[in-house]
Amino acid sequence: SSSDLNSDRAALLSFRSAVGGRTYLWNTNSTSPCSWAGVQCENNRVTVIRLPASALSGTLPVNTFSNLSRLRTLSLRLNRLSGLLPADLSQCVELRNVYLQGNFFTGGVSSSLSGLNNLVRLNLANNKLSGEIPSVFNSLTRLRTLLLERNQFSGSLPELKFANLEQFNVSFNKLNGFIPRSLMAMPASAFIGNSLCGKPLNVCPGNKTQPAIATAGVEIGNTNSRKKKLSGGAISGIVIGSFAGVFILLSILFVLGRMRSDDKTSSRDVETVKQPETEVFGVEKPENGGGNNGNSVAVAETAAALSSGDENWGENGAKRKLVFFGDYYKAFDLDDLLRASAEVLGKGTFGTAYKAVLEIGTIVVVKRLKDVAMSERECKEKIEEVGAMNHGNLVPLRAYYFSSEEKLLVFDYMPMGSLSALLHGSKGAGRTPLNWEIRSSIALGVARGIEYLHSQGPDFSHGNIKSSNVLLTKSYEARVSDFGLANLVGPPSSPTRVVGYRAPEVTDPRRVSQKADVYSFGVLLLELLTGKAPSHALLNEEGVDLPRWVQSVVREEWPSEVFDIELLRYQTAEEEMVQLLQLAIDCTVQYPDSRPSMADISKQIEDIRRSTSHDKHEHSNLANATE
Ligand SMILES: Nc1ncnc2c1ncn2[C@@H]1O[C@H](COP(=O)(O)OP(=O)(O)OP(=O)(O)O)[C@@H](O)[C@H]1O
Repeated sequence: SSSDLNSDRAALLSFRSAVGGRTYLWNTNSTSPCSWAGVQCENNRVTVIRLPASALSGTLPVNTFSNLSRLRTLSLRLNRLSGLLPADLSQCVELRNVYLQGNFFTGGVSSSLSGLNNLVRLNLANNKLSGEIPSVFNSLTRLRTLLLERNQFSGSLPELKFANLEQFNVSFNKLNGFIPRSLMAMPASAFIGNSLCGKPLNVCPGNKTQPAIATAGVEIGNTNSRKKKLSGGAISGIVIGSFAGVFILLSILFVLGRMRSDDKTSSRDVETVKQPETEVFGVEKPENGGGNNGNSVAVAETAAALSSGDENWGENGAKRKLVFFGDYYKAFDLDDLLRASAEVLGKGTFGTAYKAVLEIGTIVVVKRLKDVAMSERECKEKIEEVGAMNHGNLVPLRAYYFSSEEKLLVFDYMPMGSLSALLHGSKGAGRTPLNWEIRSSIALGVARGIEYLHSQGPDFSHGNIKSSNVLLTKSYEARVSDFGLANLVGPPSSPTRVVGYRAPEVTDPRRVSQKADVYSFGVLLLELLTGKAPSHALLNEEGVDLPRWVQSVVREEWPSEVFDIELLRYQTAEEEMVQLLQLAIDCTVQYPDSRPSMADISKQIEDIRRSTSHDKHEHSNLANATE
């Protein structure tokens, strides 16, 4: 009835006057709030309030939510809201999705949440909420997402029994004690940053599943657990054990230190170095080569093949030389390359990649192609084609070497390594998260690089777009690598590696198309936005790929759940992220013909970046004006 809608409208107006922000856009002359930005109605009742990153601040008003009795989704994430969660939220019994992460809410949660038995997704991460995690959650039987990380919850974790829980995180709170049985299947990352113990974290001292007593008499169980006194024997055992432990640790550090000082190069930029090692690229022959492992012999064999005269003569009898492209002519010669110290960067679809440090100090990457499946003439033509590609977002091919035994490609070395390593490598200490500005400029750079490849003709495509083929310069500019190689070699030895990026219509990985590149680019865009690798074990276990996972979340409700947690701090970029997410979804649609072209995509990304930087400017002006 209209009186219900009027009471919804009155509630929204009191909400607006309490928290301000972008709600100034609401045209309060309009009698129906259903057309207001971020408000949706069904059957003339307000069902959705979605004002993420809308500069809302202050405290949510009391006696407002009780009037919005049909509310199903409340998304106020990434604002500056503070104070207690309103208790009358518990009267919105139809609420299914509550996204309040990234605010400054304080106090406990139980009174606001009790009775919300229809809740499916609850995200309260990154607030200042405190108190115990209440067992009221146990009555929320439909809950599938419960994210409470980065708050100040304390006490022990209650035994939470959810039948449908898919996402759970209480990391970085002040919780202590053991992890209850019902939550043991969750990943360790869901619990870190607390004083919790037990599976999946370290075993609790004493008892694995019961509140336990930690070493040195620190109580880590719930408050009911009793302290135990340690006997004299136990104490001396601990002391002796600790000394032995310290001694062993020091010995290991000493040995590691010695090993390190023997190393001539560092492997810090490298993502998939399975056997970090240094060797002279091409000088030593197998019989007197230093290393006994497979890689060093392989490199020494290459050296032998390259430097022994006979094999260096081609079909036409001319001595084999490095063939250079463009400005790199005569920058160094084959001998320099053979004398360079080299390190295995990784084995890819087309062969092994080495980082080679030349005596003159230049660093290059040498790719040793395997399984080249075509004639010399054809192969050289293809390589020359790759060398002729000239675009700021492609890794330039500088030179190549061709003989019947060896096919080497020499590329510029990209010091920041691959996007894949930066996004997914060694999370945690010491790793700088990629900020949003860098991520969106990488998206644009990659799009421009692929657009350039596609502009060479309808048959030109990359065929293997993925984050390990996006390399970064010192200033984090994106360069696409491995282009033009797909047709050069036989079928990939490990086709599963590209599965997460492969368009559904591609059954033979060698049959590439521009629209399949667009699909792979869409997956890469999703990877930048979600921080999830397309081959992520969790996604695969459920038999769901990244595009389908994102689509299912977005279809169900607004995409708050999909963004990488490391991006939550970039509130002003929210619009840009959502628009890029939409673009990624367009790129990964099932039917190739419905996907946009790479030229369209670059243009769209440019527009999105331009409009949001304009928005940011306006927004900060407005904020200054209203403050
Ligand atoms: N020019 C380069 N600069 C720095 N690192 C590079 C360069 N080229 C390749 N790498 C790194 O070397 C490793 C092996 O690369 P390679 O291209 O051979 O295989 P891949 O990208 O892992 O797989 P695929 O061959 O299927 O694309 C990867 O970690 C890649 O990031």
